[in-house]
Amino acid sequence: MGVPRFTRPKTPATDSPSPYLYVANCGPAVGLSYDTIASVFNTFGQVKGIYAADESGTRVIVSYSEANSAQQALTALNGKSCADLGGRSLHIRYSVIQPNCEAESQQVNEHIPVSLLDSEVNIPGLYLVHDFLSPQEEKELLAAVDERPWIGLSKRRVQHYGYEFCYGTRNVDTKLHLGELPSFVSSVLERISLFPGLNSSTSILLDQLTVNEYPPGVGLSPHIDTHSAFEGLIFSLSLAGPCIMEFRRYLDGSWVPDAASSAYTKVENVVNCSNLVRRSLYLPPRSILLLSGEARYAWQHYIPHHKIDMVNQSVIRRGARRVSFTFRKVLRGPCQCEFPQYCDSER
Ligand SMILES: O=C(O)CCC(=O)C(=O)O
Ligand SMILES: [Fe+2]
Repeated sequence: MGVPRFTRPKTPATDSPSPYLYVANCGPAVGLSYDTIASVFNTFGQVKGIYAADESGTRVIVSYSEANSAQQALTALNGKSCADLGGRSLHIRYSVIQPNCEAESQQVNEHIPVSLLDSEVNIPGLYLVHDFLSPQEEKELLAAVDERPWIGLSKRRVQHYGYEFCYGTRNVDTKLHLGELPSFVSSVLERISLFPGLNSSTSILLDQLTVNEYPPGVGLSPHIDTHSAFEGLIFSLSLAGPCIMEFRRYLDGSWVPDAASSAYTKVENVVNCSNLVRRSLYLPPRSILLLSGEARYAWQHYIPHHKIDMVNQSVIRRGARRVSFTFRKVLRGPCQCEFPQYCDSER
């Protein structure tokens, strides 16, 4: 049986006691392992499980056997600095199981129209440039990474340059510099600095590269690249096979879409749940995607686990593999984004 889908309730903490707690400012992305969290919450009663509340790594669900234990933990820990959790103040509410419609839509298996152009996706800050590389350059980049050692994850292989990306914390260790980005990406970096839409004074100085190799049928789960880990521009170059990338954004209480903005006018047509918007974009080989602003900070991106994608009326096969080069700049200091509700950074 899968883990039930829990959500952050809209009502204040004291309403609707339940055995489930939604705990914010807590999780692997802020250096707290599930074992550490369990050891603290276990002092109030039997903890049945700790789950990620979302993809942020900073919010967890603590599931107790009894509501009474959850109530005691909430009273003792909410809003108070906890020495056993590195002095962090947790923000705790009772959690509720999501209504079916929302849980189903999270399984991201319904078909949504696939856009071919960034302008059709209509997400501020998202740009796609086709034919960013020639087929010869693509071949050379693939040959270069294939000469280097791959790290095997459960379903795909990766390489990290500049700084290692740690999947447990979804962050980088800034003290562990692996060296400059390799010379085989120098011409790509030069071309990125001329990226349309970036004004020439923007200093990019990308210093972290993750290469992902996806076999057919393997995708990537929904996430927002950790705000506290990377700066505001994320470039992803697609090589070898194509894929579709989907984007979704949760609009909670404070994020009612602007009726005057074209960005969210089709909410009701995209999914039945009014707090989730989804978009889909076709990424052909040799294209490059830029996520910036709202696209980088507020929208989750993911690649559905498909072997075949329906792009409008055509069937597109994923190919023997897709290799992506994701270029980012490691963040030093607090995140300055305008999307605090999606931000794990201490300000
Ligand atoms: O494969 C891609 O294009 C995206 C990779 C990605 O989102 C990531 O590494 O965070
Ligand atoms: Fe990402």
